[in-house]
Amino acid sequence: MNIAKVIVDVPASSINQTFDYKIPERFRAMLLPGMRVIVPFGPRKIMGYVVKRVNESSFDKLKEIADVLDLTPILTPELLELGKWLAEKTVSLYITAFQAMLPQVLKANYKKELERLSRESLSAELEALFAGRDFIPYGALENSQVNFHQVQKAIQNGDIAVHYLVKSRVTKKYVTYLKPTREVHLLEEALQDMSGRAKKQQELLAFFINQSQAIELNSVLKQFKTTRSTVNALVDKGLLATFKQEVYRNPYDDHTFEETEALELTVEQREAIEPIKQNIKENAHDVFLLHGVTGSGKTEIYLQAIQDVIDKGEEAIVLVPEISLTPQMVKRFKGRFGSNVAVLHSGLSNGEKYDEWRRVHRREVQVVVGARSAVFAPFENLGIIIIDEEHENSYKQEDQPRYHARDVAVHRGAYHHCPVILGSATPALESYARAHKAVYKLSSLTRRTNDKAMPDVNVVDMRKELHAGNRSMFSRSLKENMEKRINRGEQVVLLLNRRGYSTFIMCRECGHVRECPHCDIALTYHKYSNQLKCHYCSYEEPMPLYCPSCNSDLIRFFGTGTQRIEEALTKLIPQARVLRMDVDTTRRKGAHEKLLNQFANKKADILLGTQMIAKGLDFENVTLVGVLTADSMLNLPDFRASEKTFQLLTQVSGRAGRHDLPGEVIVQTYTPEHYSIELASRYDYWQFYQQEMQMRKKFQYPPYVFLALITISHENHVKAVQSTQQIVKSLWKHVRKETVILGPTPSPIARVKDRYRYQCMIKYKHEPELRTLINKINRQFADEINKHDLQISVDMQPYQLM
Ligand SMILES: Nc1ncnc2c1ncn2[C@@H]1O[C@H](COP(=O)(O)OP(=O)(O)OP(=O)(O)O)[C@@H](O)[C@H]1O
Ligand SMILES: [Zn+2]
Ligand SMILES: [Zn+2]
Repeated sequence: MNIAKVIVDVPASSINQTFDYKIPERFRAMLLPGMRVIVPFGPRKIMGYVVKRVNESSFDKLKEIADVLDLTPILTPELLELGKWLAEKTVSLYITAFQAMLPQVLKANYKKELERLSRESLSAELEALFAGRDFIPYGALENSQVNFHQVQKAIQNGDIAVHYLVKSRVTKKYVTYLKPTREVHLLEEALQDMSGRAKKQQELLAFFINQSQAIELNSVLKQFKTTRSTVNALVDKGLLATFKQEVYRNPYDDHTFEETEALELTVEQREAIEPIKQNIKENAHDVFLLHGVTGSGKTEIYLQAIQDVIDKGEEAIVLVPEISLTPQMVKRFKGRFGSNVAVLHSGLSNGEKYDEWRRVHRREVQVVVGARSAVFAPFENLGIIIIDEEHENSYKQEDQPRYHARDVAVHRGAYHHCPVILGSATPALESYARAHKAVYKLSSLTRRTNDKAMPDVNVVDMRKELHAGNRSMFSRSLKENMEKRINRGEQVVLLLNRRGYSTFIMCRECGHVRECPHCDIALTYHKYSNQLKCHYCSYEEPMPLYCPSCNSDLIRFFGTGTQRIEEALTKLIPQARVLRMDVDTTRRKGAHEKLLNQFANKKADILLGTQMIAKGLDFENVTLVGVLTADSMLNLPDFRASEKTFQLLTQVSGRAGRHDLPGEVIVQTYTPEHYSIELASRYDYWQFYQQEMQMRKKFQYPPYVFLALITISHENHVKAVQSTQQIVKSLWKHVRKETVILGPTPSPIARVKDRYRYQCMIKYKHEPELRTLINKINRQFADEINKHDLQISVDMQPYQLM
């Protein structure tokens, strides 16, 4: 077994296979599948993952593994299999699938450098570049005046060489400790011998005479108000020693979590949890859809099911949407399970994420709570996987590998013979349809645990407001209601239902809209910097004073961003204290939490925000929720627009009146008759489900069919169209009669970063060979992709259609 099969870190479809390497003597005893290695590949060295050890290879001259980066495998045998499955299922590369399962810092870091080999003098430019050094970073060359031809020649002559270095980015955090190194009587002797002037040294030494344990250096320095030089003096005398010890970065260090205990379950909760407990007891795998209205106690069910799993000595994964990974949410799990919980989400630094991941890897915790990628937590005895708010789009990764966490969870649940729970007040249509067909087991929670009624929803027709002469974005009833609540000392949540958070610029004279020069999308206006920005490529320009098209000075911003609403709001109700929460105000680490704390401490009357305020918040003083434009999502070119609107309205309504004070919801819309608005206002999920299913059937969308979206992009417009046409043609040749292929059509955003984008959509019921076919097409275009920068991206079961 002295040959390793390795998946190498080269993201190209022509290299999407294992390569054989000889295992040198020194690694033979320790090398296991799932470890990272460094291997020679062409002229350089790169990282790779060992997936298997074998005896024989069909190639003779094998190269040797150069180094091994891990002492224990970082991918378990299950995850190695899962990665393979994931890559095939999503039509991605094996290497990208593996990397998606691991924390960022375990990916390799590549560096290029130049080495001077010859002692003889080089050209003047090269001498200046090396400036007496033997090694210089490659970047120095790129930033210099030296031309590459000269460098090439020097390389050919053997005067200099280029090296490719692989570095593991892993950074462990170490803390320095201080401890005595002599027996007490020797320390005492030394103390007596010390000169009277070394006051601080004496104090320190006296301290360690009384206590022989190691102490963190920083705390010693603080306690004795002294500096490192005092310590060094004692270290030099051989009395004390310093040493380093690895510590975990704990992002929740400064939080204390109040301990909670299991609550007595309501009748509904008991009925819902029973079959789950049964599953856990019997090591059985079912997928449960827990459909419960907001505030019905789904989380308590998760907690009690997890307790069973812990008692059995097994492990639990809980996925929550990134946005609701608030301290409020973390508290519920840490409160119940204490330090037995690791938390993984994108708000952590890379180092923190790595440390939390290692606590899982080393089995130091049994529970992980995290966003999408936590579904890959390297547990080996999984007892349950829970996905809260399972309808959330953020569970779909919009990047290679384009996987849905729900699919991964179900796959892992089957492997581990354990239950998977999907919880939501508004399940995804796909999930509910599966429950309806008894593929999933349905449990319903129809009432809030405190039996509080769901808040009344009043739909306001904004067209009537306009007719009555009210041109503002606040209806009269919303304004009056806000004032009433604020005067009573209650709080208001205002939702701006919009994807973008800023505004676009339009000339009132000629209608010119300022667009990004590299993308077919309007630039958005950022007030604080007075800049126009592109959300797709980060292009930026200053806000023009005159219209670039007609020179008029009537160029203004349009649309209703949160910033503008905030301004209008402060004019409308001057006494109101407004907190704005959007991408802009929450960018900085911890900002999200700070804003929520301010609101919880009643430092503001109104919390105004985008989608991110709709989820999971629970403030007892909130009695009014206002939705400014309920229909703004309905016009997007997305077959899920109605579903998303229904989900959002239901979620945000659930924020009001969760405690003693009764709540109310005001929904402003221009299309009050739309079924998703009307049915959300009555909390009628079942009606909505039926009606929406009819639409999906009529227009042939999921869950009636599967979708695959292929997007082709190139800098040359004609090339993009032609390639798409070719792809569509070869697809037609091989798919079944019932399968539909739409396209080529320009993507809804037809140009991004100067690349033209075309797409085709495949709608199919049964196409077992589709993935193979797409892979074949990919290979046919390999040359165009490698040499002519054609990009083909495949999204199986897309959620983002733009
Ligand atoms: N059996 C119970 N007895 C008393 N209180 C309960 C019980 N179960 C849950 N609760 C409380 O009811 C409130 C709502 O429960 P929880 O947050 O779990 O609901 P949820 O369905 O997860 O809500 P949402 O979907 O809005 O997040 C919480 O304050 C919780 O502590
Ligand atoms: Zn752009
Ligand atoms: Zn103009």
